[in-house]
Amino acid sequence: MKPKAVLIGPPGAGKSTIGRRLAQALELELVDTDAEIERTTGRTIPEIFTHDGEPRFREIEESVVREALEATDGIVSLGGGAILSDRTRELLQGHTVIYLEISVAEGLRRTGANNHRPLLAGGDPKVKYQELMRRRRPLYRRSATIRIRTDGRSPARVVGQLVSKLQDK
Ligand SMILES: Nc1ncnc2c1ncn2[C@@H]1O[C@H](COP(=O)(O)OP(=O)(O)O)[C@@H](O)[C@H]1O
Ligand SMILES: O=C(O)C1=C[C@@H](OP(=O)(O)O)[C@@H](O)[C@H](O)C1
Ligand SMILES: [Mg+2]
Repeated sequence: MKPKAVLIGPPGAGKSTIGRRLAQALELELVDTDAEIERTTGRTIPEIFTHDGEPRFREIEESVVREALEATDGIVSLGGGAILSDRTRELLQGHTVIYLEISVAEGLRRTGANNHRPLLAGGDPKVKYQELMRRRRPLYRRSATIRIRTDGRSPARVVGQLVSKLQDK
């Protein structure tokens, strides 16, 4: 099995939201790897970060992503940092990978209202988000086969555009 598409991009880009709505529109299953990590470990992501640290979270994430890519022909939404793994980037080759692009300002607005993302917690969120993008932007770009801007576009509009891009595939 192979997913119809895999969604990547930074926190707040809409991977979970667009993933759910795109899967509905195409009548496919959604696998959100963050939800899958929480389901299989029985713990929340902040708990894993706090008690075991980021490196352990990344190990769990790597194996959950590997399994998700094998186990579904639906839509897979990754966590924002999944592409930091060399092995995950290798596994993504040959897949339809959609990079949901977002500006720093809009990414901060969309993630600002909650503290569910341990990587953005503590310190100045803007500096953290900029730093994160500096490191990751080249990795998102390299892994993507489709890119779509999401600033100022409603989820419905983003999904509409993705449905038509995927039809050409
Ligand atoms: N295109 C969009 N326009 C406006 N708000 C959005 C859009 N996509 C997502 N959001 C909102 O941004 C927040 C983060 O979205 P989420 O799907 O959790 O992002 P991600 O999984 O990429 O971190 C949510 O509150 C969601 O409703
Ligand atoms: O960017 C990151 O490193 C992370 C993003 C989160 O997912 P979202 O991108 O869906 O917020 C989640 O996987 C974890 O908190 C780490
Ligand atoms: Mg998400």
